[in-house]
Amino acid sequence: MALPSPRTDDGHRGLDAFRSSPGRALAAFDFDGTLAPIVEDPRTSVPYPGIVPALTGLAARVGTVAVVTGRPAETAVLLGGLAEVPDIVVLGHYGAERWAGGRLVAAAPPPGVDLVREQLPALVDSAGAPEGTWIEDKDRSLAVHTRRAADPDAALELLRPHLERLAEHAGLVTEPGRMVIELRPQGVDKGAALRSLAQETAARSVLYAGDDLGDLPAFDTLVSLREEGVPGVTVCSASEEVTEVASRADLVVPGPAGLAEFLDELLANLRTHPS
Ligand SMILES: O=P(O)(O)OC[C@H]1O[C@H](O[C@H]2O[C@H](CO)[C@@H](O)[C@H](O)[C@H]2O)[C@H](O)[C@@H](O)[C@@H]1O
Repeated sequence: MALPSPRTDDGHRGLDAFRSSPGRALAAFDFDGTLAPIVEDPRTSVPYPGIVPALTGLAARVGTVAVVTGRPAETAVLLGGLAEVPDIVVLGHYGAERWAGGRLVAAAPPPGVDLVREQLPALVDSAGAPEGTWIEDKDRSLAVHTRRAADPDAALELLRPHLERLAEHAGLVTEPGRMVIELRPQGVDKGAALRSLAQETAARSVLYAGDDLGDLPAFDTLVSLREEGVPGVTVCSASEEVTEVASRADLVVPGPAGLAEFLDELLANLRTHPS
């Protein structure tokens, strides 16, 4: 496979800048659906074969390699085996947590999370959630999953207004995703997380890969950075479940397997001696 070509001029420029000067670049990746294939039970997610070696290869050549995820940072590190990747930065909970070098930095969750923890199970029952509906408690947020229900989309639609009301009551926001609605603290998103990491690392180019609606703020940030003179490329790990992300990306690869191939090609095409 040759290195795929972005379908936009801006994406082309972004990928060229990344390849030409990898030592000053930032490569950031979503976890579920991008590095790790979607599975029914989130506790069993693992990166697609070849992804962690590819991240390790990138870490040796690229300024900063990061994961920006809705998961708790330590969960992504454990499930992903990410501690193996030298100097990787993992921003968890949409940027509310930061894991680097084995150390986690996180602010205390707002009190609304406890209220949701207390009220959510009864709310889900009384709303008539079908069998298979499952609550994931992520400590500083809670997510209601319907992937294991007979009709996951119908279950989400049934629950959505109830979850929105509870989130508002608790001073939280809802974050829709692939067969999941999360109730989480406001004030952070992957866009703000990506921007502050790009600033902190003085990135001269940025690559961001994601698959879900929660990744779109990071795509928006990358577009803003381009307008501010920092070239970049957005990559979609495509699925049939979410089509909006592909329509907004410079480059589309077929899921985590496609991303693994892309990263191998990218590594083979990085300029060795930046000019
Ligand atoms: O930001 P991400 O790294 O993409 O995390 C987003 C959510 O991912 C997880 O849920 C998704 O993946 C599960 C495992 O493949 C799948 O079963 C579920 O249907 C997907 O929505 C995770 O469980 C959530 O907490 C994250 O917010």
